[in-house]
Amino acid sequence: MEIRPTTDEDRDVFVDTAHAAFGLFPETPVEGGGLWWSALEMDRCVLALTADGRPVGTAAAHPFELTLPGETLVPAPGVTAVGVLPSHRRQGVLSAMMRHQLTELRTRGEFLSVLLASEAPIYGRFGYGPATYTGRLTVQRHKAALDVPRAHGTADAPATGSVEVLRRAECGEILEEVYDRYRRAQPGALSRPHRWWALRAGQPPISPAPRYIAVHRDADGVPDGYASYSLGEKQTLTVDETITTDDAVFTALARFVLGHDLVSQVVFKHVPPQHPLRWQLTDFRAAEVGGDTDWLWVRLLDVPRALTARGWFTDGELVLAVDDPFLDWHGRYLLTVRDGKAECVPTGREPDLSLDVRDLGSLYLGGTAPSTLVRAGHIRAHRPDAATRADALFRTDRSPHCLHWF
Ligand SMILES: CC(=O)SCCNC(=O)CCNC(=O)[C@H](O)C(C)(C)COP(=O)(O)OP(=O)(O)OC[C@H]1O[C@@H](n2cnc3c(N)ncnc32)[C@H](O)[C@@H]1OP(=O)(O)O
Repeated sequence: MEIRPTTDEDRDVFVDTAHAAFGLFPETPVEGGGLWWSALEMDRCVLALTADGRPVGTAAAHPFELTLPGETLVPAPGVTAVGVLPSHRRQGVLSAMMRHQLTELRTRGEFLSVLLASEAPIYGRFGYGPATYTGRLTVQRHKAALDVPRAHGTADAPATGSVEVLRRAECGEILEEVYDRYRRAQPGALSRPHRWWALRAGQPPISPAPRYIAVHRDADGVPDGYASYSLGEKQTLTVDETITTDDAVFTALARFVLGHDLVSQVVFKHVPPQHPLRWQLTDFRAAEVGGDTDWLWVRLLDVPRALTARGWFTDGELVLAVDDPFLDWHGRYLLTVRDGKAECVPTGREPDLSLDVRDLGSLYLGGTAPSTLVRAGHIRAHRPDAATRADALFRTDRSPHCLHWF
C-alpha cells in the first residue's frame, strides 16, 4: 500500500475513485448540481494505491479558516472526500491515510483540523470529536405569530430596514460579503473561500441550484443579512440558511418567510441549539425541533497552541492530562486563564482531568460541557470540583455553530 500526495494530473483519477467509494457516478454539471469536487486543491489531496498501482482510497483537505471563541480566526484544514473502494474496506486503508494526513498537517505547523463525518463511529479513533451541533426548526405557519418582545428598549425596536427578494443569480457579491462578516463573528463557523463562490461549488446558496434570496438591508441600504429559500411540496418553504450577525435582522427575515403566502409550514435548516426564534413565537409549540445532529468535528494536533489561540471568558486554572492514542502521544498541561488569555505549559502537577484528545476536541469550541463527558464516563475528574471548574473555564460567550457543508 502506498499513500502519496496528488498533483493536478491526478484529478480525474482522484474524482473517479472518490465517487466510486461513495457509490456515486461522477456528477455532471446539470442544473442544480454543485460540483463539490471542483473546489478540491490537488496539492492538498492524497491517494492510496495498491502495490500494483491501483487507486483504492482518497482523502483531501480544504484550506479553511475557523472562528474560535473570542472571534479569533485560525487556519483549519477541512478534511473531506475521504473514501475507500468497497472492495478494499476494513483492511486499514483509511487508517493509513489518516496517519499520513495528520502527520503531514502537523509537520506543516497546523494545530487543528476539522471535518464533517458521514457516519459518527468513524473518526473518534483518529482523535476527532464532535464540537458543534445543528438542528432543524419546523414552524406551522398558521401558528407562527411572533410575540411582542417583553423587554423594553431591546428587540421591540424592530430592525429598521427592508427586505428585498432576489434570485440567486441577481445577488452578485452580496451573499459572499454578508456570509464573510457573519462567519468572522460566529465561533465554529468556517470561511467560504472566494473560489467556492466563483466555482459555485457545494450546496445552496453557493451552488447553481435555483433559490430565492430574501436580502435584508439596513436603513442606509447596506445588506446585513439574507435567507436563502425555496418552496417545495406540501406547501413547505425551506430555508437553507439565514445569515446575519444581528438578532433583530434574523427576526425580520424569519418574519418575512413566516409571512409568505401559499405556505403551510416553514423549515429552517441549520438552526443553532438554543436559538431564540422558538422563544419569539407566541405559541411555543408552533415550532418542532428535529434533525438534531453533530456537524463540525475538531481534531487538535498541538494542544498548547490550540488552547492559547482561543479566547477565554473566566479566569481560572486546570491541569489536563491528554492522551492521543492514534498519534501515540501524551502530555500533561497547566492551563491558566487570566483576562481572556490562556497560558498552557507542560507540568508535573497532579491532573484535574484526564481525557482523550478526541474529547478535548469536543470541548474546544465551548459547545460541549466537560461535565457532560465526565458523566458519560469519557473524561476522568480527579477532584470533586474539577468538572465544575472545567465547565466554568471552557464556557464561551456564544455557542459555536457551523453550517458550511464540505
Ligand atoms: C470527512 C469525510 O470525508 S466523511 C466520508 C467518509 N467516507 C464514506 O463514508 C464513504 C464510504 N465508506 C468508506 O469509504 C470506508 O468504509 C471508510 C473510509 C469509512 C473506512 O475505510 P476503511 O479502509 O474500511 O477503514 P479502516 O480499514 O482503516 O478501518 C479502521 C477502523 O475503523 C473502523 N471503521 C471503518 N469504517 C467504519 C464505519 N463506517 N463505521 C464504524 N467503524 C468503521 C474499522 O472497523 C476499523 O476498526 P478497528 O481498527 O477496530 O479494526
